[in-house]
Amino acid sequence: MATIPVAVLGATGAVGQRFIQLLEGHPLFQVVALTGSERSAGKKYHEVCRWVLDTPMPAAVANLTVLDADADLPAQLVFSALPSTVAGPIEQRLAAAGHIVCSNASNHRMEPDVPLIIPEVNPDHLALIPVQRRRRGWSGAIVTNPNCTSTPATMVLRPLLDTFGVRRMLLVSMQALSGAGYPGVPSYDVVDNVIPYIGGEEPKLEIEPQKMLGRLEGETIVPAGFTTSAHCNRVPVLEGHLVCLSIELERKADPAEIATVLSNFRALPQELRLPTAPEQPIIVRHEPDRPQPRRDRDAGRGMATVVGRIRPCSLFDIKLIALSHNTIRGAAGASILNAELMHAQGWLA
Ligand SMILES: NC(=O)C1=CN([C@@H]2O[C@H](COP(=O)(O)OP(=O)(O)OC[C@H]3O[C@@H](n4cnc5c(N)ncnc54)[C@H](OP(=O)(O)O)[C@@H]3O)[C@@H](O)[C@H]2O)C=CC1
Ligand SMILES: N[C@@H](CC(=O)OP(=O)(O)O)C(=O)O
Repeated sequence: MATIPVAVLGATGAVGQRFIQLLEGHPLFQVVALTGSERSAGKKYHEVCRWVLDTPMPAAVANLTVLDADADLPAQLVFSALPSTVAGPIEQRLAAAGHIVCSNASNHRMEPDVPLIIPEVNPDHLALIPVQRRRRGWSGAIVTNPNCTSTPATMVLRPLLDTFGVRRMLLVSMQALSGAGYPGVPSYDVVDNVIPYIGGEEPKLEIEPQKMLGRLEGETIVPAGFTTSAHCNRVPVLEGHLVCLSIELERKADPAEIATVLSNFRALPQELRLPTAPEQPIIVRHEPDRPQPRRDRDAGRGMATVVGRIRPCSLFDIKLIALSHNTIRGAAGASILNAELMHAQGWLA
């Protein structure tokens, strides 16, 4: 099968590099264009990219010339890893010009006509695409994936909400350094330390899951009705965001029942066998000290959510730990899986 040409915006950054890595040898998509800031535009990718991943920079992209953010792109499908300071108007311009923009940036996530998608959670919300096109007069579209910390919480909540109902949740995160991009948090601030603040993060965790877990009624998403309180912390780990969740359920359940429901969870990406989908979206570990970022973040090629320490909670009903790879399932892998779903459902035609 011929591959579909794609462009990566913000290709030199932490998430951009993950896109390049995950798209190497991809069965559907082939990288043909890259963009960067003024710093990089006009230069070869290998000259301007400080490659921080453990696999070599793919030869096929090393000699591509980095384009500037305003360039015409030779690909309908565009993956955006742009900073939110600049992503808004660039992504809108591309969607108006007919591109399908699968974006990591937070700018458009909460707009009512923009799908905010985890394919295992709310694939039906792609039905907002024609609504978006009609309202904005666009021939392309913007489809977003969530914040990298919303991701593990929302994955776990999908089967819990469907099986038991959810009333309230307390979330405490321990977020990896790569979440702050490259070069990110100065080593002088974070080595031997925990930083109990990530700008703008807590409100996102309190609203994004409600949108994804909400019901699409006509042209509107009715948010899921539970409430969340979030605390976010930056910890000296390279990759892998850990969240401690305390959850109040509508119907009581014991830890063994919760573990079974989470382990048995399967969804459309598994049914469709999408190339980037993990076979098992939620893996439950039973050891007392798992999941751990270093040991568990690569489960399911970085696309699985690893859950452990499921136990009773004296404030709410249950508590557990969930881990997700922030630059794979929380960013580049998430966008690619969204694009695979859109391809399978005919949106990229
Ligand atoms: N890191 C993570 O875990 C996650 C990140 N995200 C989101 O993904 C996006 C990318 O994040 P991340 O990779 O961490 O960021 P980085 O800071 O590591 O990379 C930013 C990229 O954008 C380019 N860029 C910077 N300024 C401009 C500009 N003015 N015009 C055009 N391009 C520009 C940079 O190019 P150059 O190198 O040429 O300057 C670089 O390629 C952000 O919106 C972030 O919030 C989402 C989920 C998780
Ligand atoms: N803020 C997240 C990463 C991120 O970029 O989030 P968002 O895509 O919501 O801006 C972190 O630091 O780990």
